[in-house]
Amino acid sequence: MAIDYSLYLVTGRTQIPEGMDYLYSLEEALTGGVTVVQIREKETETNEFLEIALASKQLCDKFNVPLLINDRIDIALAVGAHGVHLGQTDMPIEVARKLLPEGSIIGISVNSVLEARDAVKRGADYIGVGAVYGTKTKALTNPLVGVTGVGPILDVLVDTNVKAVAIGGIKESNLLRVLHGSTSVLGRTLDGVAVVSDIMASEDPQTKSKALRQILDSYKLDIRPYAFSDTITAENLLDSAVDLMNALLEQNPLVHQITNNVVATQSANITLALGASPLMATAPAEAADIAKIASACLINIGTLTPETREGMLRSGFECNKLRKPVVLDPVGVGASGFRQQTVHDLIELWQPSVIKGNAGELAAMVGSCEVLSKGVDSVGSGFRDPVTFVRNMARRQRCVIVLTGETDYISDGEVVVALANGDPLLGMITGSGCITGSCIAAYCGAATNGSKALVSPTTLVGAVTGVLALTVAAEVAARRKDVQGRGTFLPALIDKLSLLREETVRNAAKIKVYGPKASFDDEE
Ligand SMILES: Cc1ncc(COP(=O)(O)OP(=O)(O)O)c(N)n1
Ligand SMILES: Cc1ncsc1CCOP(=O)(O)O
Repeated sequence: MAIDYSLYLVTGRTQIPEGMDYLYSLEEALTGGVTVVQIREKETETNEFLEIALASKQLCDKFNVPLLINDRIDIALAVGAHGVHLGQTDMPIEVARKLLPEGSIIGISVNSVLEARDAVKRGADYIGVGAVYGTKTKALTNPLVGVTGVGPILDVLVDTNVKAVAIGGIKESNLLRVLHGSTSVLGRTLDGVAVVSDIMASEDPQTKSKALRQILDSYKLDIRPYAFSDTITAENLLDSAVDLMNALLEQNPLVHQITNNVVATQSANITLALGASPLMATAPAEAADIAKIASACLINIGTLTPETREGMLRSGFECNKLRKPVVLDPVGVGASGFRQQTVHDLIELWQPSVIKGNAGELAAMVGSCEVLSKGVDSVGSGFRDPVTFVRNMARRQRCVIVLTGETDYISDGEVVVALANGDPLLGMITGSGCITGSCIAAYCGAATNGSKALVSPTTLVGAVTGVLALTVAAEVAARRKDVQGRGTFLPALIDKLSLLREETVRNAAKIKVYGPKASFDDEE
């Protein structure tokens, strides 16, 4: 039987608001668009469980929605349920399969890639991946999978018929983040999400289910956010970048920046020079208000503190809600456990649109030993194949990745754009990476204005334009006669950026585009 797993309700009678009836709640949830129901009764005597399951079955039949039973094969048999959901320590799948009628659905909980492989081998129909986030509904004994941990588990299901739902702490406010982030490198996505408290504890389960449904349905439109990539060439990318530079001048986007205190002033000046408006604000209390008026947000962890960390968590989350782009600059992420944990927490809570870093920072983020860092700097000559590295990281993180260096590499998970502009002086001033982040945020704000997607397809152009504008301006500034070295370079850079003309960018741009399958070693 083909099941629509998209909105999978797992019941929890104990969570129903006082005075509300369980069957009323269930009917409301079904009316709101729940597509499959699991009866989960952890502390109920068999006779009561049976009664509940029978009444639920009748209701689900009315809506033509399949009913599954948690753990109890006997109850599933007794009420003619469509199948069961089993945990790792419940009855083995093979035994349950023998006891249940042919065609019954058997789902199993998995917490790791190994458990997912085992579930496939044993013939599960679907896996419940979790817990993704913390939850009050169940006392968890395994580590959290996290949004970024779902993708590797989904990889196991490629070329199988096994379906997958995510479970654990999933609610209206994080559903889009879960859907967007839970994608394997090979493109396998979730078939649905399982929800307990967000529906069961709701005063209005119908409206709640409709809201969840609406996010699920709208996400289908967003499933391949980078559809423009196929047609990108160096020439049309340059045209788009120049158009975007002009659009930014017209829009004058407000760019919210939580950045470090080494570069805050120069980042604000660089943002102004581009034609955008900087707003440097760190307090969590103003994150929601600022997200409403800003076009984009930059989160830079250079001088991270527990207080700014809270502002970063809140701001990215508020921007996700409003589909405003968030640029993450994981400055010196490899330098301390605090930075590492914070970057992990940030991207669990919200989806960045762009992650920008040097080779050492991006290597630390993905746990690669290929490139090492010293504080905020990258050590050595970088990745052997930066093209494949950025493309894979973009696929894993489901956003645009910018790898800065002598040549900058930018990918949306499909094409990779190499930009070879810049000047050695750029690497000699402090915070050149940080101001790159400000430029990317400003152009992404202008590029994704009005986007309905969490990561708009135009983010790639925004990131490319940010890097291109700054590196071309750096070339022009370095040639100015009065520039003697790093001290005179920075003001000249600000001047040149504010006067940057379309013709200059067109003449100077050194852009190479690698197609979706090309690696660093491939010649055109
Ligand atoms: C869809 C789905 N996924 C996971 C679970 C958890 O099941 P289990 O590990 O058996 O834990 P309990 O639910 O029995 O506490 C689930 N119920 N549904
Ligand atoms: C049953 C279960 N298994 C893993 S997390 C979980 C509970 C999910 O409940 P909620 O949706 O309320 O977080």
